[in-house]
Amino acid sequence: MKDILDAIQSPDSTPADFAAMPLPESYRAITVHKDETEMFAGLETRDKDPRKSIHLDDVALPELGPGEALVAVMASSVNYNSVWTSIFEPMSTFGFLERYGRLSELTKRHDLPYHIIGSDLAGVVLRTGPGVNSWKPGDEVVAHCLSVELESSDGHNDTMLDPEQRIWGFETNFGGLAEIALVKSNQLMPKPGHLSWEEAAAPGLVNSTAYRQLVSRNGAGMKQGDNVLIWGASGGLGSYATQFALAGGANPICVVSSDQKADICRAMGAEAIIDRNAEGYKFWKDENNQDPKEWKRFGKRIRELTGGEDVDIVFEHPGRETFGASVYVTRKGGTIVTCASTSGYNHEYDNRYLWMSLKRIIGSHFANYREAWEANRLIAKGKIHPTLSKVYSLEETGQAAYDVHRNLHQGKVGVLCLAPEEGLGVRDEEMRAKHIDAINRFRNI
Ligand SMILES: C/C=C/C(=O)SCCNC(=O)CCNC(=O)[C@H](O)C(C)(C)COP(=O)(O)OP(=O)(O)OC[C@H]1O[C@@H](n2cnc3c(N)ncnc32)[C@H](O)[C@@H]1OP(=O)(O)O
Ligand SMILES: NC(=O)C1=CN([C@@H]2O[C@H](COP(=O)(O)OP(=O)(O)OC[C@H]3O[C@@H](n4cnc5c(N)ncnc54)[C@H](OP(=O)(O)O)[C@@H]3O)[C@@H](O)[C@H]2O)C=CC1
Repeated sequence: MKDILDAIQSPDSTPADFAAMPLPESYRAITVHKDETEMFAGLETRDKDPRKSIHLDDVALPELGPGEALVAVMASSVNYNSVWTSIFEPMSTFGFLERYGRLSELTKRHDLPYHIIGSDLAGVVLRTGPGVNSWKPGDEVVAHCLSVELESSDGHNDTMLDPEQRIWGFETNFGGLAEIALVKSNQLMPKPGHLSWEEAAAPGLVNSTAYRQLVSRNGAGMKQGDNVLIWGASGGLGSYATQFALAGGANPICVVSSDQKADICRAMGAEAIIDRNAEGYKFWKDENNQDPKEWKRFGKRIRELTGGEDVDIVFEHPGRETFGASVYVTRKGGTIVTCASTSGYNHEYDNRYLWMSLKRIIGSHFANYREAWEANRLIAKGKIHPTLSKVYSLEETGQAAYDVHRNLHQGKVGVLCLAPEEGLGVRDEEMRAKHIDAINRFRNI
């Protein structure tokens, strides 16, 4: 592994050097274990502690198949899907690996008693499999997390519709929180040159998701002037949704839960901010009953901030706790676009406010290759910036996932894999200097 790292850090290394370099038989990786899936049985979601289920193991290097690449991972990031994996909710991810393993001889590799997790990476291609022409050893890359087989016609208009669509490092094995990762070559994209490894690894999953959900015609298709209500506006998804709204000439109404988070949104350029904690919204009277008066109070607050307008789009992901309010406050003919249900997946809303006001609910999930590419291109052009706040070592991944689970973090949390320290991998200092304040906006808050 040291030789690989030396080669990555040497400006003289050539593609041939990487191609000739022997690969290790094993590498260090963040895993959860199949024999521990019941370890949190009976506990409340909040009390399930990722620090107990997340391990750092030596694992065997997987065989490289056609259309695939092995990548030396310099840095990765923590996504909420790794929190779900680590608390075995809503179901154990080993079921996904077993199902994938039944597909073919090659996919059997994924069905193991350990799951190497992680759905982001920035690193360097080490090897490519047969049929890979667009990428070669030595290429500096980031990877998006869409894994598709594309053998069915269903996925050929929009790859997210492939029946064998999976999220890499969540529904497949050999993810990015590791020293080496196995990806399909059509997950690879150029690493933005003005960013360090850990900065480049931070946006991937959430940036692509927010792009499809908010900007793409497959999602809400946001346009100039739209009022966009963004839940968790300084969190993983929300910090990119806020930037897309601002960059696209829309008007984000940012919901956050503290002064500090409100300040972050202001620093991004947002003006309309609601602190849900300070204003004390309680959309549920008890476990089974919502309080429409609270929806109305929330809607009035939005109108105050917009000069009397309702929102064209709600960027939804908290789910059960907020969904009734989200449907209520949406403008006539507006769109609620949802990609998650962090607080519970059985949503309740008053359907009269949907049909009588001709609103639409759109389901959105990750992004197809083109959408992920467009989202990455905006990062590479310095139009959208990473929202990296804190960086952990691979050994500390459990703590990093704990922070995200307990909502103790801001923006994105990074993890150094092979990178020995922060700040390495920058190739375009001039462009970096131009954007340095925006790149550092979330750091160490
Ligand atoms: C990029 C990052 C993203 C995120 O962070 S997202 C957040 C994290 N992700 C999640 O929380 C999602 C986790 N996944 C799940 O909870 C489950 O994954 C799903 C609920 C999405 C699906 O459940 P399942 O049981 O895996 O799938 P089924 O489709 O219900 O398949 C079970 C059997 O039911 C059959 N079936 C499906 N649809 C129908 C139908 N309409 N009529 C009759 N049968 C149906 C199937 O074929 C299959 O059958 P057979 O077991 O024999 O293969
Ligand atoms: N389908 C897909 O493709 C994707 C789905 N996801 C899912 O989206 C969800 C969010 O992910 P991500 O943004 O990365 O997570 P983060 O934890 O980084 O951000 C979520 C933010 O939502 C806010 N929030 C949390 N709970 C509530 C609540 N009960 N009511 C209102 N606001 C709440 C918090 O902000 P504050 O406290 O400031 O209000 C928090 O910062 C997760 O469930 C994840 O699995 C994520 C990416 C892709």
